[in-house]
Amino acid sequence: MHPDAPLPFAETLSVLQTLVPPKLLSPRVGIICGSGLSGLGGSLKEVVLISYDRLPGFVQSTVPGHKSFLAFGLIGSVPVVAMLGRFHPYEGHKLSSVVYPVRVMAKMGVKNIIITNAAGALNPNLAVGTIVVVHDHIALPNLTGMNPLLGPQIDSSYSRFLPISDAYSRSLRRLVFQAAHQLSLDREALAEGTYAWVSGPTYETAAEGRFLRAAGADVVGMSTVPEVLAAREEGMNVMVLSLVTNMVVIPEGYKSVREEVEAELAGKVTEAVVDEVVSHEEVLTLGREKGDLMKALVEKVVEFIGNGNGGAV
Ligand SMILES: O=P(O)(O)O[C@@H]1C[C@H](O)[C@@H](CO)O1
Ligand SMILES: Nc1nc2[nH]cnc2c(=O)[nH]1
Repeated sequence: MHPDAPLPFAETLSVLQTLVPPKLLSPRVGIICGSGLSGLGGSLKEVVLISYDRLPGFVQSTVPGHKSFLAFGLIGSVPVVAMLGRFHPYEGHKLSSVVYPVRVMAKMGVKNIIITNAAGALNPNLAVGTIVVVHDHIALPNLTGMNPLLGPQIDSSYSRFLPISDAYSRSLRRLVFQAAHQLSLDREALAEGTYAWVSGPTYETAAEGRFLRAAGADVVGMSTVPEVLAAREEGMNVMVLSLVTNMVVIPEGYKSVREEVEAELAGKVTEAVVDEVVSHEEVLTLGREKGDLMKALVEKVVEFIGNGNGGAV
């Protein structure tokens, strides 16, 4: 059993069986929608929306830009299940709750999961609006004892020591670039990169931004990695798409306040320094602006998976 167990899988699955038509009950692909990206739910055919409060084991999403619905439906002819709103540890949710929906998806037979998020860019070559196909991560919380796989194993069929150097499926990543080609996207629309997971809810200081960049991260966010770990533990193929919603504030150099004051005292005219900050509103606005692009990519990848392309099952 896992920490804080028992996990109510049987109850959750039994509720789903009563609410979801048989045709949609064995989804091929799981999707998690990041901040401002839940619009995907609107394009599912034959959609059935289930409020999280009807599902044992599910908590509520409390963050603006996240709904609290599990959506079942079809993309083309492929049955999918999508979380319209995810859970973050900074909301006060336990890690076991954050990843519970991923485990439920696995119990329903999902083998491929597409996880989206909104993220800040650390790499100055990334532009706001770019979608980063994540190929690796840096998770300081994992390295310092905040890992959803900590604790007794769910059962002996799970690996105790899970390797995650291959967490981000190469075949699924290939599908995204093939999808971008079919959608005639500009080359700049997509990039590849490493996602840094931080707990949030504070955004980064400039020094933290420099630190994460120096460590090799391209984007930073407050979600996703716990879900990736659970999905890998459940044996799923994982794909992660990060929408760059803002540049992390990393000024070129520190403008000394002492020098500014000394210059003023010497009668020199100084340039006013305005400290920049990030806001969640900015994140959501970008999510709305680029939501259709993210949706188009995800739909195309699902279509490819449905056709058995790319080596993903
Ligand atoms: O759920 P995601 O990772 O898309 O949300 C990001 C990270 C924080 O939850 C929030 C900060 O603006 O957006
Ligand atoms: N940590 C973090 N998460 C984000 N989510 C969206 N933008 C950001 C950001 O700049 N930093």
